[in-house]
Amino acid sequence: MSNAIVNLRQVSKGFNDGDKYHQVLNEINLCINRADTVALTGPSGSGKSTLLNIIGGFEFINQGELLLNSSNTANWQDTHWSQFRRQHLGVVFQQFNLLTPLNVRNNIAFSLRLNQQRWTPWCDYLIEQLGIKDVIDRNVETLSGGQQQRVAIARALAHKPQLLLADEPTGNLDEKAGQQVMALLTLLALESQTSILMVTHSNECASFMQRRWHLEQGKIHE
Ligand SMILES: Nc1ncnc2c1ncn2[C@@H]1O[C@H](COP(=O)(O)OP(=O)(O)OP(=O)(O)O)[C@@H](O)[C@H]1O
Repeated sequence: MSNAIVNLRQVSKGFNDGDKYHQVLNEINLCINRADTVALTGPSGSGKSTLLNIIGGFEFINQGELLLNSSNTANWQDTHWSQFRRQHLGVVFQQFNLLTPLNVRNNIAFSLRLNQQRWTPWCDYLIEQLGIKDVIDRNVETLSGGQQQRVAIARALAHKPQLLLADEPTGNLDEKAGQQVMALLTLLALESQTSILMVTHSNECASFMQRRWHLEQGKIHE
């Protein structure tokens, strides 16, 4: 059986821009295996977020095949996508999308409950490692940007997903804090054998990943 979690075969994607069609991804082939960590770089507008959105099922491809855990997603209904996201996917996007009326613990617990999972010692370990234990009972709205980012990472990894999609996960942190969070993120992902696909503009952040893909003019170069 294939070890691939994500497999794109000849995938193309574009958008209608007025009366013109704007091709963003052009017959892309790629594969992410278990515990692979990949930095995705490329100029602004090259399609990095679009690629993440496709893999998370937030955007659909125009052409080609997207396989997740060797299953072709072409015929997946919404429920199948929701199930995949809840069980196997963690996301950290630039906007943390935390639930603002809730405290740190409940943000993580709510996300676990969606997947019928409970709080485990792994969650306590994440909180401890990410340095947010002292703020666990505070409303996330009252936290700094850096603390909120750490909560978003804890929430994304709490159910030990197969795959973490991260879009500039340290974009709101200064360089030192960003590197510290990257070191933690990669360590925690390794411990849970989670694969990472991370969009970044920073060479320092990219250097934490095992592989680097550069997206430009619709094509990926490794
Ligand atoms: N829903 C959409 N409708 C129309 N055009 C879109 C849509 N989403 C993305 N695009 C276009 O597709 C192109 C790629 O956008 P995308 O956000 O994926 O780039 P990016 O590489 O992530 O950029 P950045 O580094 O600036 O975040 C851009 O030209 C963008 O305007």
